[in-house]
Amino acid sequence: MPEDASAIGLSGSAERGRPRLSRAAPFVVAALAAAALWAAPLVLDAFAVNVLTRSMIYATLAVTVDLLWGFTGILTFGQAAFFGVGAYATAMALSYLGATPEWMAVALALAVVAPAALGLAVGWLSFYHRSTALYASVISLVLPIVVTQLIYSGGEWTGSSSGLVGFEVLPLELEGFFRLSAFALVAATLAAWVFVRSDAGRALVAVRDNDARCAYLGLSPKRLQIALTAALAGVAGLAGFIFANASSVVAPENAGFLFGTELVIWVALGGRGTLLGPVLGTVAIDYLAANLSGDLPFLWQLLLGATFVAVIILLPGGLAEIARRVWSALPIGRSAGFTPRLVARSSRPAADGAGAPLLTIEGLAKSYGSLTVLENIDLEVRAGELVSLVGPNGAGKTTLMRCLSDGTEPFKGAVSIGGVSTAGLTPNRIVALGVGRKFQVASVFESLTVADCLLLARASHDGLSPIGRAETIGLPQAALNVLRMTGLDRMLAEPARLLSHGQKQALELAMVVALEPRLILLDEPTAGLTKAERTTIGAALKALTGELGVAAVLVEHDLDFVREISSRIVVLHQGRLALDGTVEEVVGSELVRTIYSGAAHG
Ligand SMILES: Nc1ncnc2c1ncn2[C@@H]1O[C@H](COP(=O)(O)OP(=O)(O)OP(=O)(O)O)[C@@H](O)[C@H]1O
Repeated sequence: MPEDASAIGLSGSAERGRPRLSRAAPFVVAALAAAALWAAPLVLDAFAVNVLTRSMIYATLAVTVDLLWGFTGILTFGQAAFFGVGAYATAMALSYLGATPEWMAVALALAVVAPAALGLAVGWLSFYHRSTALYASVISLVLPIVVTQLIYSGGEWTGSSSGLVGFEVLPLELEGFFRLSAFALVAATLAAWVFVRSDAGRALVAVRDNDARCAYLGLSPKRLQIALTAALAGVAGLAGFIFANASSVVAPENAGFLFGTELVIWVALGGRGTLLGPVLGTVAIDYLAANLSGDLPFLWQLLLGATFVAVIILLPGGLAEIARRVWSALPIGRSAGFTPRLVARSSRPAADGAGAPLLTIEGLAKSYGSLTVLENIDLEVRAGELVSLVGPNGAGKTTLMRCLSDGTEPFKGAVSIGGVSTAGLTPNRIVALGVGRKFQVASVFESLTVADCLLLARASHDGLSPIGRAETIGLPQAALNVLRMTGLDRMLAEPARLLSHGQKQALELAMVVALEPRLILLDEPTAGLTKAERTTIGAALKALTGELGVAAVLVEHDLDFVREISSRIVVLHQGRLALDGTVEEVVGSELVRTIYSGAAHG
């Protein structure tokens, strides 16, 4: 939390005074939906009650798919497998142990814990360091196939291809199961709604947008993805528990690849990333399928396929797009989103262990196959120093920055920050050592607002609430200065994708400074900026190093800029440190002149 929350109140709430959707609204809507669903069996016939019970269980699953795919960008076909594991755990426990209240509790626990444990393993396999989103999707494709094969191979334990049937279930009537399914759906949707609108919900979108930037803000996207996979596998298992009880039959198709794909289609048709879209889409399609598939068994599939193609082409946002357009046309729908205020927080001094080098590089060498990019680099940077790294294109400057900020990058030699070796440390763990990195191409979260990008930048210090939104974001004065100098403090509600190139560069710099790093690595922070913007960034960097004692390594081509702000200049040429000296020594040297005139060889 900000230590000095009252110091200044840079207001980002440009929308202050405009109507804001009441925080109680989702709870009121959920209560109304629950009441309506409670009463629904009184007017629906038995067929509708039966089918809608199943549809609502599937819709609960669709919510989990939407959280993974719509919000976090993980396209998954695997939720069916977790659902199947939950359903089978329930059916097997009830078949072989009995349905007394104690065994029912055991069945419920197994139905949640078994898929969650499997989800943990699958999440770990899918999101290990350096895995890609495609890899995770392929694993999620394979998972239902593996689970289905295990069911087939289970003999009489799993009922093989016939499944399990006739086991004792919860003592509820048709209406009771309808209400239980409705309660689970409303509760899951409400919990998901609260979560995605919370501060922690911003992290899901941040991972989807730019997981590398998350890691370089000290967050662990992999841990978040694994935790989410495990938690939502548990929810899918819970849906499986209700399904097994409500239908008193489980079959291999309940865990199958086809069902996993159907879930993805329902979410896409409903509108991924909207929660309500997938819920309504799933209920509508499953209910229609139950009504039409008997009379039109083949035509129904064709109709569904044609609708899917039409929606993808005409309504990329799914059916929820229509609701969104209607909603935003209403006065209440135009209410602005919430934007936290910026406040100053007193920073801890960055300079510690004065005199000892903060960054030490010894004998660093790096090759890509037969191409040697860096050779025998030795360098020390102390607190308060601003060391500029110059050299022609391809000299290896960005590669060196990568080696400094990612200990899992394969290279020879040693790098230590404040005396701690970075060998084997992932970027987020190097951030925890006090290192902030700004990339050559501005790396921000395009779908988030300026305020939310800054909120994420503070997450490793201040945490993120999973249920609400912080009223304020406490930033160190240096970060506030960057925002104020570039006018970003008046654009907090603006989505980052709408910012100009220079504003994105400044936002990324403010995010990195918000980490309160001891060492800041900056790769061409002024590339493509106007003269005025360059001056602003230069002043901010000088204040950071000169006043706060932050150490900085700056990669830069603009020698005038370098001359103005550096305390030392290091020249990298063909992968070697060619020169290391004061500004006067280096700028006046013959070597620099020849390198920059392109005359140096060998
Ligand atoms: N992932 C990679 N695989 C293979 N070669 C690479 C890779 N990354 C960089 N290189 C090569 O390493 C050399 C150094 O690249 P690097 O980007 O570090 O140079 P630089 O000094 O930062 O250049 P610039 O000023 O243009 O950004 C170049 O020859 C480049 O082609």
